[in-house]
Amino acid sequence: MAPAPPAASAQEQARLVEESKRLAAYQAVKDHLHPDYTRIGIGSGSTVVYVVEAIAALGAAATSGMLFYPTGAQSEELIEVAGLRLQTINKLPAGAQLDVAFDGADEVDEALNLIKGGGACLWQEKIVATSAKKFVCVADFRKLSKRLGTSWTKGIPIEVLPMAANRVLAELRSMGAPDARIRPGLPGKAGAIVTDNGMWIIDAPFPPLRLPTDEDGQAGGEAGIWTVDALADRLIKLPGVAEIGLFHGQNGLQTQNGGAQKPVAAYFGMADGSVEVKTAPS
Ligand SMILES: O=C(CO)[C@H](O)[C@H](O)COP(=O)(O)O
Repeated sequence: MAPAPPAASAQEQARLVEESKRLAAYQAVKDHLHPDYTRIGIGSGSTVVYVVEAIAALGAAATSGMLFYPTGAQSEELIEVAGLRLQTINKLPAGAQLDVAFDGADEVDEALNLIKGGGACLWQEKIVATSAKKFVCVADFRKLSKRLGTSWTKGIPIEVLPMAANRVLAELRSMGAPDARIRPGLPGKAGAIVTDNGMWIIDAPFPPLRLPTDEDGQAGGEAGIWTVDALADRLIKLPGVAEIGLFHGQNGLQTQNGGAQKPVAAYFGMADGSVEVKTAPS
């Protein structure tokens, strides 16, 4: 039997991850940024940096007619530094939609449900994603899982009103997330992390979430095994919860605004230099 290849060094692994993010972002922009588009949503995180880089690389002639809508302070700065035209989502005319929104994810399941909020920007991210005609996710190979909560074990990020944080924590613990905790701000800030919206984040680790198509899929219960949709529906109704980091919904389920929480496509940069594209099952 041939000896197993040596494991990649930590440095090589980090390089592979960075390169895979870049590949996914450039491919997603190539496939989904039509030259006629005028309103583009820009998400948060380290993968989106490459989305902005890919857009800026098209040149001012291609992008000068486009307005870019951020999902928080980080993405606002990215847009400005790249020399792109910044606009706030609150200025979107009534009834209008973004042409496309690009954003990263912490984990993506096979039905394209997402965990987001690792960077604490989930609330504005959900507003921008659901304001778009199409939402496109960009990620590296580590993010693809059969079930949410498999590789992203830090928990589902939940944005909460600070004065209700302990009450929400108690609810989460009784729902099957005994290790739910308020995200600390350290090393940058003592105490809780504070979001762009003045809220706190609770990270709630639940056992891996099921899909309705699972044979043993069940909507919660004593074992604490939730389907994505059942858990999301319950979490968003807890008093004190502003928004949750589950981007979910039945395929094609639209908000009143016309947009969906789930992406139309997720681009994964792979370790071998390819890009795997997953589209929402119809
Ligand atoms: O949801 C997010 C921030 O709130 C990010 O999109 C998510 O954390 C992925 O980030 P990265 O591209 O750095 O892995």
